[in-house]
Amino acid sequence: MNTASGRVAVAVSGGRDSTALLHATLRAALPLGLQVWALHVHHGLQAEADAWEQQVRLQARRWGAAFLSRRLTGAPEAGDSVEAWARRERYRALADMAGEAQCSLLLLGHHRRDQAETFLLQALRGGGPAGLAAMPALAQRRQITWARPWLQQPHEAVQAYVQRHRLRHVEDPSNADGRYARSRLRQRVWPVLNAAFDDTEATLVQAARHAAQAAALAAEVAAVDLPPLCEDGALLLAPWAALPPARRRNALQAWLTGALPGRWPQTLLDRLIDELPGRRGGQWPAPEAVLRLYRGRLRCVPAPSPPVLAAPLPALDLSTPGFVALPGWGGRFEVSDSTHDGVSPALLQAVRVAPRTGGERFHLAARGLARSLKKQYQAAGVPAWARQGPLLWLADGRLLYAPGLGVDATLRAARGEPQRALRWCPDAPGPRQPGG
Ligand SMILES: Nc1ncnc2c1ncn2[C@@H]1O[C@H](COP(=O)(O)OP(=O)(O)OP(=O)(O)O)[C@@H](O)[C@H]1O
Repeated sequence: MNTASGRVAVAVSGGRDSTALLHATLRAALPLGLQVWALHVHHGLQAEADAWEQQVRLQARRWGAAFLSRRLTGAPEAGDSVEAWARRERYRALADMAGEAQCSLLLLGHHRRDQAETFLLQALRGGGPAGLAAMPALAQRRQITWARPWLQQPHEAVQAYVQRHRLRHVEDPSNADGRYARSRLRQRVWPVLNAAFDDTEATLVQAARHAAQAAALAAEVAAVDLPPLCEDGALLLAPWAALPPARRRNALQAWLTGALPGRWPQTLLDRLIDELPGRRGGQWPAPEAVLRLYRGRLRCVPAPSPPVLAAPLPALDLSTPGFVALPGWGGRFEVSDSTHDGVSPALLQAVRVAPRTGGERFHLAARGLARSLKKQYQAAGVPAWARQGPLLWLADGRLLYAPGLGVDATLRAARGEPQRALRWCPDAPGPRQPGG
């Protein structure tokens, strides 16, 4: 393990397992001249939390470990469970503290029963191989090696260690709180399982190992299958559909994970698997985005925000280079200097914004006829998602600009005259959330 800095960190809640792990780590590390850091997170959720922090601080000092602690601030957002929020923020705080203590190795006190419980909880949530793989013994994240050295140890072994060394530890009352799924499993299900089956813990952990192998294999296959199926971020449907069924599903799952900004439901994958084959066009709603199929390419584009048109927009001045945001439309216009196919700044001093209502006419070529916007979009091969955005009109009622097509050909400035280029830029979807 990586102890190049001569320092090892242990995440210590003050509970039985992590107290034992701190004790055992100190016994192994101090004779080797390694410095041990006890890192504690104060969740700020329970009345006893101050006392737990104090207990870990004093114990660490007595045993010869350096100590750091962080108090979490903030609260779960709507739709986020307290457990999920606390876990995410705890790992973030632990990573920050490990960085501060210059420890590249961080030990966690999970043991074999924790692993078996995680497997069961994932199964009860309908998890796939990645979830059922439960917790890795070693993981590299944020330049830290996260290690669970006791993942193969039965909890009785940890209990025996605590008794042998008469270690003082805290009892977290939430471990017995029936509102939490893990507590219910531990209190009500585990005793029954153990009474009915032999070696429950070891068997479930073995199943988690099979799942980890399956998840790793799926990731390796996707890494080979996906690159030839992608062009400019789009999934090419014909070669995708030619894959055998399991690889097809696996590749689509990997593409969705890379393309969508956040978590997405399995029902989306099921629906696409049913509906994509044989289709040339179509669209499917996804979280914060829309999946659009046009001419055999599947793309992920930001979900268009509905225009807020309650109050008519005043005339816009787009005559000077820069950006003009239209928040109600989910995007902005970019105005830049141009040498050809642009618009005279004089025409851009007072333009009006409006949605498509149907029946608009547009010139693709200066000498061509005005044809319906819909026909021009089709003629120019503009996919449906690139047509989203506002139209720009001149005060005299002529259509000036259409997203995806640009400026009407009869309204373009002559070469050599001062002119501006216009471009509609939809907002990007929100930042990606880490999956779990
Ligand atoms: N508040 C915390 N501060 C630091 N590390 C923590 C904290 N909570 C959990 N951990 C780390 O995550 C591991 C697993 O957490 P879990 O919630 O299962 O344990 P616990 O019941 O709080 O305590 P323990 O595992 O010490 O008995 C702990 O063994 C410990 O390494």
